[in-house]
Amino acid sequence: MLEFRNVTIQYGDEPPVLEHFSLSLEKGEIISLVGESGSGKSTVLNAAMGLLPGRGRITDGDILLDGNSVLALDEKEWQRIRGRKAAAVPQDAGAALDPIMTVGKQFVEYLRTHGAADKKTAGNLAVKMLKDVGLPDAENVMDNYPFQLSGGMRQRVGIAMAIALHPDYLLADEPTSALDVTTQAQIVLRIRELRRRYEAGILLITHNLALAAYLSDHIYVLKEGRLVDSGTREEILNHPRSRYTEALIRSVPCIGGDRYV
Ligand SMILES: Nc1ncnc2c1ncn2[C@@H]1O[C@H](COP(=O)(O)OP(=O)(O)OP(=O)(O)O)[C@@H](O)[C@H]1O
Repeated sequence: MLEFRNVTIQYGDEPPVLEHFSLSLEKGEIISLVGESGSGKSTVLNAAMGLLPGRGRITDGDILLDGNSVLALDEKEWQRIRGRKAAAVPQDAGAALDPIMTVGKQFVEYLRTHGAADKKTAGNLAVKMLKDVGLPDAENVMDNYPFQLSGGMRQRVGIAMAIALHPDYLLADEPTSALDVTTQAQIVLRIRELRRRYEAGILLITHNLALAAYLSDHIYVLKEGRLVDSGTREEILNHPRSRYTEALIRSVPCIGGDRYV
């Protein structure tokens, strides 16, 4: 289980951006963290991966991965966790790619750093994963530099890398928001398959309540660094505890009279 226990996070001496935040993610479960821009969603993801930027620090509480606190891990220990045990799809996964290295080279390097055996096996796995996220002509994509791909294609490369090693926990920050609807659907299916086939626990970060409701077992609603609601999908949709959640539900578009949650 990935667990946040009463976590407070500050950047430098600024007031906390996340306060007394608790969340748990079991393997085989999909949960969503929903909230507006600046509410602290990415901070949660970065903290869980040991990657708080700048002067970000955890000032209270604990984060546990399968029962062990991650707060005192050193960089070497994080290296062993990232990729296999927990992997992240950053908000702009495409931009995280190295611009001066071909997709194939960096994908293979990533797989080898995180334990995929030889170059050939890593290369084959990379091509398979690129196909799996719906990239046409995956062999050709391997030879491309990131700038030769569209934004949506780069995003899919980032997603393919994050899920390649079947992490126990996948943390995905707005993984589909930059993509067209067809690709979004493909990625959503892939995320569900990761849960089904590999029993992965998935934390989806999104401002899209309709997507959260469609995919998740549990939904957490964050506003200005505080949890204002959490519960099963049905509880959140049918019995929201906060006005903010009610407003989010109302803002989901209706098509033909049916609300898409
Ligand atoms: N590196 C940083 N240094 C200082 N403050 C930061 C840093 N990163 C984020 N913050 C602040 O922390 C707060 C939460 O930001 P965060 O990016 O976690 O929100 P978010 O919900 O993910 O927003 P978005 O949906 O726009 O990505 C914001 O007030 C932001 O200004």
